[in-house]
Amino acid sequence: MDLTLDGVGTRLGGRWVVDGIDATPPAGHLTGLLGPNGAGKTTLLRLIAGLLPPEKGGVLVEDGTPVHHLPRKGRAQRIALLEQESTSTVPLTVREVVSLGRIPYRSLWGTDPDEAAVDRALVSARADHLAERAWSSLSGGERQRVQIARALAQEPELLLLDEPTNHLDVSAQLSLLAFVRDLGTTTVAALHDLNLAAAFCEHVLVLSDGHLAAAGHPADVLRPDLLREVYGVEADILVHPRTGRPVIAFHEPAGPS
Ligand SMILES: Nc1ncnc2c1ncn2[C@@H]1O[C@H](COP(=O)(O)OP(=O)(O)OP(=O)(O)O)[C@@H](O)[C@H]1O
Repeated sequence: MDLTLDGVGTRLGGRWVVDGIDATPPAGHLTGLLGPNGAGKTTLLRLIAGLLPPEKGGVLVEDGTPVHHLPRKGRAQRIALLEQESTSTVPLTVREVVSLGRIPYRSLWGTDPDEAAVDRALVSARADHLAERAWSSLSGGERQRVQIARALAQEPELLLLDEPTNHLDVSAQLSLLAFVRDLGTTTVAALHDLNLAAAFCEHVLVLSDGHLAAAGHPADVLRPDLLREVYGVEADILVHPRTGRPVIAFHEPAGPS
């Protein structure tokens, strides 16, 4: 799905927490949404999902339709948002949680035109072995995997992920991002791990205090001066010996001599 952020912004608590973002995440690719805590990443994902109306500018899809003008059911079929926190107490099995992703497709009689979608999503997210487990009994990492499966069951054209690697071990982080990168679906993922973003994203957007500080290919954007300016950290940028992607080597600032 083509996606354009056209000067989008909104206030929360009287403050512009997303303030005039212009960006075009490349269609069919993984875009990393970066920035320090409180920079506005979650708020921007909610604006892109059409869950929050913009107070200025807009989020345009395809031929320029504002996302919040899409009919609710169509929006739910085409855009999946995986939010950061998920409640742990619902008395559902994993399969039932993943089936929630199919609600936008159900007919008036509650039948799903593609019953196999849940199984495909469970397999893709490597959560099929958990299918009959109680949701409330899962670990944080297992829960994250199941939430990914729920988003995939929705078969969205635009996938929005808020810190999808949270709670995942390193192997699961790498396989999840490789999987999402190779989906061919326009995906925007808020990420805190800059090295994962550098390794897997085609494009990154760096937010700072609600503004867009930089956008582009990770190799062009993730430079020492940008990291100093936005995150207040010192780093050297190396080149990955196998992939040629940037590797960020953080270091402590020099102390007084
Ligand atoms: N409902 C709200 N009312 C007032 N302020 C809010 C509200 N929700 C978020 N904020 C503020 O908006 C700013 C941006 O929050 P947001 O959650 O979008 O940041 P973030 O970049 O996702 O942060 P993090 O990396 O910590 O998850 C923060 O300063 C936050 O405190």
